[in-house]
Amino acid sequence: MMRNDIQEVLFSEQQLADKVAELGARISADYEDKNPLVVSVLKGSYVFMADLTRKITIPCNVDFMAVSSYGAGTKTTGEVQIIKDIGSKIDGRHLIIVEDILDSGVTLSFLMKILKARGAASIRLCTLLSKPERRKVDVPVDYLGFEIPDAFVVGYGLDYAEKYRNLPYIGILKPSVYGGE
Ligand SMILES: O=P(O)(O)OC[C@H]1O[C@H](OP(=O)(O)OP(=O)(O)O)[C@H](O)[C@@H]1O
Ligand code: HPA
Ligand SMILES: [Mg+2]
Repeated sequence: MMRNDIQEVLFSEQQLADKVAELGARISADYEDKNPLVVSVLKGSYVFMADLTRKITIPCNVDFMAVSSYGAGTKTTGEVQIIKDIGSKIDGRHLIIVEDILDSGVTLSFLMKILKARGAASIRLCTLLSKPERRKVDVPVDYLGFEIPDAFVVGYGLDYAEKYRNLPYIGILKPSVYGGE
């Protein structure tokens, strides 16, 4: 059973739903009349994106990018691969980048750099989780769900080796699962 691989539940379904509603309300108030382009960074943010956009009550567009840098490990490889780019023209648009987690910052600093170069009117970042102790590159966050300790977490879209994304809560993975202490 997948639950046996979880050391501790950090955020329950209800806690996640409450936080997502709060973030959606803030974004809706900040972007009235701006028709933002909400960009999900796949795969990790797919669950958060689906819930968050349904709590945004103003007109917006959605698009998707897929990037990967963790492979099957628990530490960044430092190399961000673009698997799929967004299809929309972003020139003059107000972008909101939606991420599941900001860990070392390598993925988001890379993404912000390439998206800024394409002439967006503004870019803000919304991340459900942030692990400040792990940061290698500083990335400013505009909408943050929760700060978490330095532990590898899974569920609500987050994976270890492509597993656990479908858990409805967020939990700390037992280190024994990935050969840790
Ligand atoms: O701040 P960082 O250290 O760069 O880590 C954060 C990134 O790592 C994970 O993606 P991953 O490469 O595992 O791809 P995935 O979303 O498909 O799981 C996560 O979804 C973030 O995009
Ligand atoms: O703690 C994490 N869990 C899953 N994916 C991740 N990508 C960066 N950090 C994490
Ligand atoms: Mg991953």
